[in-house]
Amino acid sequence: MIRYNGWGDESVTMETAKKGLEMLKDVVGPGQPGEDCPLAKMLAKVGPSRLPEHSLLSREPMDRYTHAHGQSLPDWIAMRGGTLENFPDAVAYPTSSQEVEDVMEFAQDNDCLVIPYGGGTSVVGHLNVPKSNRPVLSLSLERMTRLVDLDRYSSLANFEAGVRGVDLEAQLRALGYTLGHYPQSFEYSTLGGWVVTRSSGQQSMHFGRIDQLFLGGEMITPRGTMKLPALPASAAGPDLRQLVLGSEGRMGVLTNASVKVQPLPEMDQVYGMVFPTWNHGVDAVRELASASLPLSMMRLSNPKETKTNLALSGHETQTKLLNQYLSMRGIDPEKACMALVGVIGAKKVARAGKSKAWSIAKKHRGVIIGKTMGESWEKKRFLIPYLRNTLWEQGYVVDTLETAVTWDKVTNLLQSIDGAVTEAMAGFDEKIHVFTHLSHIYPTGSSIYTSYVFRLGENPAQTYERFLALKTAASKEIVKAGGTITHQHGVGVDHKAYLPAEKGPLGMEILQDVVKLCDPDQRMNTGKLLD
Ligand SMILES: Cc1cc2nc3c(=O)[nH]c(=O)nc-3n(C[C@H](O)[C@H](O)[C@H](O)COP(=O)(O)OP(=O)(O)OC[C@H]3O[C@@H](n4cnc5c(N)ncnc54)[C@H](O)[C@@H]3O)c2cc1C
Repeated sequence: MIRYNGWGDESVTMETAKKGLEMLKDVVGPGQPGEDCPLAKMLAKVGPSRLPEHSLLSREPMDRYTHAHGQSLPDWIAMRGGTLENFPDAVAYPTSSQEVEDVMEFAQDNDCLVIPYGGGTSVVGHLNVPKSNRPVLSLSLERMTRLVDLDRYSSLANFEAGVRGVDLEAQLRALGYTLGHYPQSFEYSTLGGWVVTRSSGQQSMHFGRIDQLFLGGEMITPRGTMKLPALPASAAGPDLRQLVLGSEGRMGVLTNASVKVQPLPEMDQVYGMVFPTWNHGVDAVRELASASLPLSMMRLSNPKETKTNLALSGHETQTKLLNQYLSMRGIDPEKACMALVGVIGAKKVARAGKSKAWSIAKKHRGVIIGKTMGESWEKKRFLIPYLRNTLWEQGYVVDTLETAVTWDKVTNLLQSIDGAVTEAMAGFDEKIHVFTHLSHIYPTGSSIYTSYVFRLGENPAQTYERFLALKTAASKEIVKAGGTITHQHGVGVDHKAYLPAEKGPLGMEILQDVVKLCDPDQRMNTGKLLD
């Protein structure tokens, strides 16, 4: 059973280590637990539906509540505080492309707004229900989860778009294949959601982002169906797949997608290494990214994140031993930067690549600490989001933000984001704990992934005010530095105001015209991505 006001399955919890909590208490002060709105009270807010009955629709309050939000911080504040105001009038559960067409026809006949719904893991307000005179219909893809075809000869799999990551991977693995797309929301997010938000999996260095994995599919728009043939490459003018990628439900509903798959790798391991300073770490991962090695991922934590991760791990004795060992190797644990490096591929190639990678790391004074850290990360990689529930209950808010820039700007931007959110919080006479890692590392630059923890406000409005101040301050820094407003989470509503700075006036007009052309009645997920 999924939590009605948090992340993940109700039966799963992730405890906060004592040391981690002490650290937070020291940095931001004792948590201020708030009061959660009970489910019954929330459901009582869901008013009568404005839509007629239909065999593919549910008008039940619980369905309408669960489809009224995603997982952004404003969503959490509204769920926990009971301030969610708008709910879809019904939720449609089509089981085939034909039924999606039937639902779209119903939407047209009843002049309703349609919000396609994948796994509900959006963190930028993609699923917010607008206050509207028109009825709102959430179109859930949760019953469209089949592997339609696996073409081993062409390394291509076609799935219905509502398949969740975990089920997609299970279906492929049973046949000896993998897509290798592992966003941290993997257990709940869907293939369709990935494509239309341009998501990035943790091992994208080897498997590629979803933009590189998506080869074709079918999108049902209010103007008709767009079929995108799965082609390995094409020079036939601008690539329409690039319009569907990142369309965020504004053009139509992606009903199925063909993706590039590959046989399961012989070797897939993650190792830990530690660098004496941030600059050593950056020099190492930058060089590694350009070395054409069989690496699946690299993740470089700054000193604050390194210390935070060790404190939250709860392994106090091992951490002490590690710090002693690092000191012996001339590394000051206060300045140490932990990196995780994944090695992947056919055994012979991966081992040779590993040896080359280690020699590059050592050249930059990296100390290889073996597989334990990597194995622990692998075990917990999809559990970490559960910490958000636990910390909230202790009175702390955890949120993240992300961008990508070219190498010349990475370190400066990382620091200015940290400074901007710290200053914004100081405006409320409150402290914030900010820590960062580089998560997707390219020869030309890197994504920057910043997490922050601060105390819940006295009421939902105060917590939201804090969020908005932080988000605005960080987004302005990103725009000022010429970074992308989002490397992986998409635009939704939280990043919408910053999109024109990246696309320019003509670019925005082109996007607006495409959306208008596919959706002349402004039905599809209006208010998200762009106005
Ligand atoms: C704990 C956590 C960890 C995360 N980690 C990552 C990460 O590592 N990498 C990353 O990239 N993102 C991450 N995200 C963000 C999120 O998981 C991604 O944006 C994901 O791609 C959303 O997929 P979804 O199926 O949940 O889509 P939803 O949240 O349901 O929808 C997102 C948007 O896509 C549209 N949509 C969904 N399905 C369709 C469809 N079939 N046709 C048309 N439109 C559709 C919706 O209308 C909406 O606009 C994380 C989120 C959480 C909560």
